[in-house]
Amino acid sequence: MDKPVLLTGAGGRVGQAILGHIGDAYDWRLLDREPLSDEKIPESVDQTNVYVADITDETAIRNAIEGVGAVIHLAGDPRPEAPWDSVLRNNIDGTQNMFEAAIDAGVEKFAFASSNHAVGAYETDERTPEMYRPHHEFRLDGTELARPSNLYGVSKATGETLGRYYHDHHDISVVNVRIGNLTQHHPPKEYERGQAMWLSYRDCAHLFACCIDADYDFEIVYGISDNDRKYYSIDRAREVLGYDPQDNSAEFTFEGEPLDEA
Ligand SMILES: NC(=O)C1=CN([C@@H]2O[C@H](COP(=O)(O)OP(=O)(O)OC[C@H]3O[C@@H](n4cnc5c(N)ncnc54)[C@H](O)[C@@H]3O)[C@@H](O)[C@H]2O)C=CC1
Ligand SMILES: O=C1O[C@H](COP(=O)(O)O)[C@@H](O)[C@H](O)[C@H]1O
Repeated sequence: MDKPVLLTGAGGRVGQAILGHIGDAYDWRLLDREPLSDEKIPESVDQTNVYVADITDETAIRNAIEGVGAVIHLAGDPRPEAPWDSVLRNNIDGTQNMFEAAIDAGVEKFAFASSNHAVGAYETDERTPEMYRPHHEFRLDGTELARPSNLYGVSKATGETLGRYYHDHHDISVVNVRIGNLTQHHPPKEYERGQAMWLSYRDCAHLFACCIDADYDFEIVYGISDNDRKYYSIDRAREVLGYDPQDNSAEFTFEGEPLDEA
């Protein structure tokens, strides 16, 4: 990608995981509604490329997105328990605003931070907890219909559908990344579900780099590390994006200690 890449929600956990690993690899524009402290901004990024703006502010977004080749859209309310008024504003209206601005600016690729909670209701009482365990064969692969866990999941499924709409009608490349559970240094502790959908920081950064660099039309992929426990397939991410994850929650004890040090 020889044009700038706009990263929304740059100051949050996912944004910092990305910048911590590939902060020097692209010509970034960073956007967040909260000011970014110096330690959150890679040295290679000039202050003129940092935008403190809300994604529902059309004018501010249009300034930030002008001349951009790709968008990684993370900004939003990430809480599974978030109330409707917040996900409606931040996750649905905000995402639609980002797509409109992206189309007008001629953006080529748009990666949307979707969530495991868009499909959480597949985790039925009959399937759990067995589906969280190694060697269990149940897999979601991105071709299934959304079955949200909560209203936050509804907002993520809606964001995915907005991507489908803007791809079909405006020819922008869109990838919806259903992110699992991002934690730094070790998988979620003593949490089978979280260990099955663990996404390490370096795999997260690599996956979003693939979203910037690969050629695709419209995709839904799962964003997890190569965990032994898994009920999300990462085959599509490997095939289409070239995703090659390095981490696996099985390399840690259930309590989160690295096995080679346990
Ligand atoms: N952390 C995780 O494990 C997962 C995260 N996701 C998604 O990834 C995205 C990022 O999540 P996190 O980094 O964990 O959240 P976070 O809360 O750490 O970061 C979100 C960032 O977006 C900014 N933001 C929120 N609303 C905004 C708005 N209206 N305008 C501009 N900026 C706004 C916040 O200031 C914050 O810096 C979210 O969309 C979330 O739903 C999805 C699945 C799992
Ligand atoms: O979408 C998200 O999912 C992760 C994992 O969900 P959890 O219910 O197992 O915690 C969550 O931690 C994150 O905040 C959220 O944005």
